[in-house]
Amino acid sequence: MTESPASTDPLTGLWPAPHAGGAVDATVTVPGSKSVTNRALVLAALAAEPGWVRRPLRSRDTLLMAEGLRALGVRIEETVSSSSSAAGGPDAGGTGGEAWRVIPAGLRGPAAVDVGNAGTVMRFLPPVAALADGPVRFDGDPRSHERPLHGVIDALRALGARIDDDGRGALPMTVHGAGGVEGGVVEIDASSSSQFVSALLLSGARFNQGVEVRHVGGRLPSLPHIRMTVDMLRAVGAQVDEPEHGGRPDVWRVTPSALLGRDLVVEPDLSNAQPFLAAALVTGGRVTVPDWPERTTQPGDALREIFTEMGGSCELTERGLTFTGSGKIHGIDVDLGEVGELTPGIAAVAALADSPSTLRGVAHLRLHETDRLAALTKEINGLGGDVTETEDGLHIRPRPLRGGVFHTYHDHRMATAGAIIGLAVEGVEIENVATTEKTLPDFPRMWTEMLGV
Ligand SMILES: O=C(O)C1=C[C@@H](OP(=O)(O)O)[C@@H](O)[C@H](O)C1
Ligand SMILES: C=C(OP(=O)(O)O)C(=O)O
Repeated sequence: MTESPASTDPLTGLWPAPHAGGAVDATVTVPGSKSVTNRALVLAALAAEPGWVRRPLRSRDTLLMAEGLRALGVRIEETVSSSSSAAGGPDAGGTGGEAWRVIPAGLRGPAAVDVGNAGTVMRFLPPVAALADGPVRFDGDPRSHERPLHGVIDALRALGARIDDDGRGALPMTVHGAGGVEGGVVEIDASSSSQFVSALLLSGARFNQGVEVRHVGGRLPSLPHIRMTVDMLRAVGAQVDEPEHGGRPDVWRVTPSALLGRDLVVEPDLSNAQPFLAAALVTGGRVTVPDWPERTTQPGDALREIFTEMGGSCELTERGLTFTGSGKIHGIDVDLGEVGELTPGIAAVAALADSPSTLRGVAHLRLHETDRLAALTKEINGLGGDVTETEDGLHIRPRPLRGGVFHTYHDHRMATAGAIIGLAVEGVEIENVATTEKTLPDFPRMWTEMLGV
C-alpha cells in the first residue's frame, strides 16, 4: 500500500484531498493500462512460446492476474531495467523500466485463484482454467460475489466445461479443468458486462473448435474494450471475425490456432489519466500526459472530446497529450455506454460546472466495483450537491459544494472522483484513498506532485 504524502490520518483513515491554490501546470507520467496489461498476460500465458509484457501496470488488479496465472503453472518473471540491453532481454525494446517475461506451461490444477474485485481476473481466467488439467477454485472480495459472472459460467458449460457454483451464477465457484474445451458456438447476454465476450474470445483460439460468441440481449456496453480484445488477439496471430469488418452484428468468432509469444509495450492507462486532465479543466490549468497513443482502443481516448466539450482544449504532439482548461466548466449531455469507466470522473467535473449535465447509457455501472450511480449520487449530495439517479445514468445540477467526508466503497474511481472535487472545494476528505491501489497505487503521491504540494 502506498502512503500518501498528504497523509491519511491514522485515526480516521481520511485523506485530506488537496485544494488547488491556482492553475495546475504539470507533466504527469501515467502507468500502464490495466486492461491492456491483463489481456497481454492472458494471451502470453496461452501462447506456444515465451513473450514479454513491457511497462506493465503494477497494481492490485494486474498482480492478481499474474498470481492467478502462476497458480495455473505459468511462469512470470518480473525484471526491471533502466537502459537498453541485449536483444531479447528485459529492455530489448529500449523502453526502460519494468518488463515481465511470461513463460507458458501446461496449465494445471488443483489451484486457487483470488480475483480480488478485478472484473478482468474474475471473467478472463475461468476460460483459461477450463483448459487446465484439474480443479481451479475461484474466490475474491465480498463484492466479487455480487458482480455478474453468469455469462462466463453459462457459456463455458455450453462449450463443454464443468463448473460447480452455488447456483447463483456468481463466485465462489470451481472450474473443473479437463485439459481442453470443445468450444463452438455460444449465445450469451453480455448486457451487464462486455468482459463476458472478451473472456471467451481471449481463450477461444485454444478451444478445439475455437469459439463463436453471439450476444443476445440488451445493449452491449464498453465496445472499445471488445475492440481492444480483438486487436490484441490479432497481434498474437489469432484469426478473428467481428461485426465491425463485414461480420454479423453482435457476433465474434475466433478460429482455433496456436498463439505467438510477442513483445508488447503497454500504453499508459488513459482512464487513469482522467483525474489529471480533469485537474487542468477544473483549475483552468495545463497538464501534459506523455506517451498518449496516436491510435488506441482505450476508452479514455474519448476524454479528448468529452473534456473539450466541457470547456477545455487539447493538443496531441510528440510530447504527449496536453490538455488546457479555459477557467470555465460546462455541463454535458452525453451517452457514456461505450466508456462507462469514465463516468465517476466526468460526474465529479460536472458537479463543478456552470450548467446541468445528463450522463446516460450506464445502467450497468450499478454492478461495477460498487453501485457507482448510487455512490456518486450519495457522496456528491453529501457535499451539498444535487444529483439524481435516472434509469440509466445521472442528472447533475451543480450547486455550491462544501467540505466533508467522501466515501469510496472500495472503488478506486470514487477516490479519484472525490479528489477532483477536492481541488475546487475546501475540506473534502477521502475515506480509504488506498483503494486506488486497484489500478493506480501511486495516486496520492502523483496527485500532490502535480499540485506541487
Ligand atoms: O475489458 C476490460 O478491460 C474492461 C471492460 C469494461 O467492463 P464492463 O463492460 O463490465 O463495464 C470496463 O468498465 C472495465 O473497467 C475494463
Ligand atoms: C469497472 C472497472 O473495473 P473492473 O475491471 O473490475 O470491471 C473499472 O476499472 O472502472
